[in-house]
Amino acid sequence: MIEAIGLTKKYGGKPAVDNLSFTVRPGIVTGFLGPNGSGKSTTMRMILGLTRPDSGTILVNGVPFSQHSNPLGALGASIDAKSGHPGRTAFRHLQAIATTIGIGTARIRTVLDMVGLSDVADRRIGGFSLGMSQRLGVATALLADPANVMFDEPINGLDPDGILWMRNLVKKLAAEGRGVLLSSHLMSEMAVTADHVVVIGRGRLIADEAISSLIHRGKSRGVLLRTPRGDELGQLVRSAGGQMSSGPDESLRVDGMTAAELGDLAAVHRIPLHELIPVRASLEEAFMELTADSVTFSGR
Ligand SMILES: Nc1ncnc2c1ncn2[C@@H]1O[C@H](COP(=O)(O)OP(=O)(O)OP(=O)(O)O)[C@@H](O)[C@H]1O
Repeated sequence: MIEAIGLTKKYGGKPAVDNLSFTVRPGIVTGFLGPNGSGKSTTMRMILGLTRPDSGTILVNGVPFSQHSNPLGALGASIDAKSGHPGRTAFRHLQAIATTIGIGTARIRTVLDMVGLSDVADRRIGGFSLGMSQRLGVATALLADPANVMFDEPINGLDPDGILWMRNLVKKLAAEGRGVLLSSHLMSEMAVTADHVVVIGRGRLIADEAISSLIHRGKSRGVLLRTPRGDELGQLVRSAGGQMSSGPDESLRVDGMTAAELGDLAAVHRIPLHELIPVRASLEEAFMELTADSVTFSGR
């Protein structure tokens, strides 16, 4: 479990992270979403103790990260895919970290295998693609078999196979009971990977909820229907306070009434309905609506 409580960090007087609180629970994948520059990396760096918050607290399994006797066993993170000495091989890179925490060669081989880098273990990491570097970052994070993991934009640079692999890996890590925090600026990716999302904009919390409930925040796009008696139903809809217009593909669209109200209205007047579909904004649209006020193109 990772708990961020009232985190604030200012740069040049401007808040990059502003009184932010959220919890990463064990056993589920938590997506950390926000437009570019919303404060995700700063928050992750504060969780790891790399950036000092101006105020607020971070607890990893109930204890500040720096106070863990085995910090890498409490939280494994990959927040900068291209870190590491370029002249070192993947194996030596992992070994340099492993020896400082008393981890042996067998575990290095295991994590290389988990991320699909066994065949390139003896190559220098300076020549790695971004996708290979992402995999190495994940291997590094998993070295000490941590209770929690945190990855910053882990699918950046991955090809479609790599994206699928990463998705399955993080779900497996959560299913094993770990807390998993993944940052992304793509709601579409989180929709298929995360169980829960924390959405921030301009450093502030905008939403902290299950993916399934976020979809219901999307604005209604009306109800689409098909009926052979459209004119008659249109009049009834208008008398009931709704509006009917043409929908896509020769369907009819009704706004101002729910699908249930429409179905009941049609039933009372014995008007057959061949289709009745409530349409909501997609998750991507819900995210855009949520963060619309937080997107800046010219800095703050
Ligand atoms: N070291 C720093 N010095 C000054 N300003 C900084 C520093 N680090 C971050 N910022 C500013 O803080 C804000 C949040 O940046 P941050 O990198 O945390 O956002 P982000 O959500 O991770 O964005 P991205 O998705 O683009 O990486 C931005 O306005 C950024 O310019």
